[in-house]
Amino acid sequence: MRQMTTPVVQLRAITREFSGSVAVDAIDLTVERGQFTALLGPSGCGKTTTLRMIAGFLPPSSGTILLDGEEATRLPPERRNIGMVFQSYALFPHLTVEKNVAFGLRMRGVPAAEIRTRVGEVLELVGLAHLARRKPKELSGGQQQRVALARAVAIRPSVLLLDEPLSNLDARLRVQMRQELLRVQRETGLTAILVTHDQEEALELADSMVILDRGRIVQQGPPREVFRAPATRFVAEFLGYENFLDLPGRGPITIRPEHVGVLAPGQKPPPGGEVVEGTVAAVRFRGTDVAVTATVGDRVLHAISTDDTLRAGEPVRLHLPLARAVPLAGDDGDARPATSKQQECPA
Ligand SMILES: Nc1ncnc2c1ncn2[C@@H]1O[C@H](COP(=O)(O)OP(=O)(O)OP(=O)(O)O)[C@@H](O)[C@H]1O
Repeated sequence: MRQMTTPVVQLRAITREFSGSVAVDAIDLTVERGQFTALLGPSGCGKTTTLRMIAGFLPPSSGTILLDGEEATRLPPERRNIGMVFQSYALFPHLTVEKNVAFGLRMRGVPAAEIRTRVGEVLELVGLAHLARRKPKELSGGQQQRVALARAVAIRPSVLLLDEPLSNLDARLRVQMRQELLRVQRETGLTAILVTHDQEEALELADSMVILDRGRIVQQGPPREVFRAPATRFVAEFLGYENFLDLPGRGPITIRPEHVGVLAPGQKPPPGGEVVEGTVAAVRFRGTDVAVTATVGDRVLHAISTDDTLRAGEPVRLHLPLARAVPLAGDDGDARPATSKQQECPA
């Protein structure tokens, strides 16, 4: 039987206002031990503000924060057992790698011999043992971020807070470092909360993805679940869905371009779907396939096809398989679509 443990982080109706405007609006969030949670959303949706409140850098305007089951709403950062990694690395430039990593342990009064062992272990963990005597400026961006990660992990925090940690790295390194981050989190069994605006990063790393819009959680769940069934148009657009339409008897739906079929002239459509007729507006060659934009009445639909004989201005028939249509709830500012974790209070 699975053992019940206390969640590492619990936010209850956490709100933060800045001179009258609400940055974080009554968020409820539970993060279980060992879980990798990603807070995802567009710029200004309240991700960093939420993380700073968990870290204790910013007091909430109202609401409660529990860490390891204990009330921590007003606890100063140094009394929270939290490790942080920032986009800017925030290393001490005058200290060597090993001294940077040892810093938090010294502050906590860990004995010198144990510091040496633990610094050695975490540098090994992030693959930097051979660079222990270097200064940060003698390291690449990726290496500096590993030092920052080692420093945060060394204190054995209850929760590791990661604020856009990979954003400063170039695209290729960012993808490599994602795997590195995941490996370190899995090997240490640490609970992690990642703030990102990069949906791919969240999909790849998170056990639980929390999507924020204007300070509220609009959807939460395992990445596969959220990606396959975005609850609202906002979430769908954020995750790259492009086709939004009303189907007779079904209401608003979305469907991914790769699921829209482009029918060849005279081709009988597969069963179970709607066929719409329109005009090709644009065709973008992408190597193995083409991205087709078509106008259908006053709508624009997007499809992916392997037929690269399609040309702008030609008529086209598109097949929308109903099995792939994702029903959407409205984006009404006050409507809170059901999430897998959120509980509605009885009226
Ligand atoms: N110290 C502050 N004073 C006033 N307003 C603030 C402050 N910090 C954040 N805000 C506002 O609160 C809102 C949420 O900001 P926050 O930084 O949490 O968003 P974010 O989702 O992390 O955005 P980004 O991805 O751009 O970092 C924004 O409208 C921002 O302007």
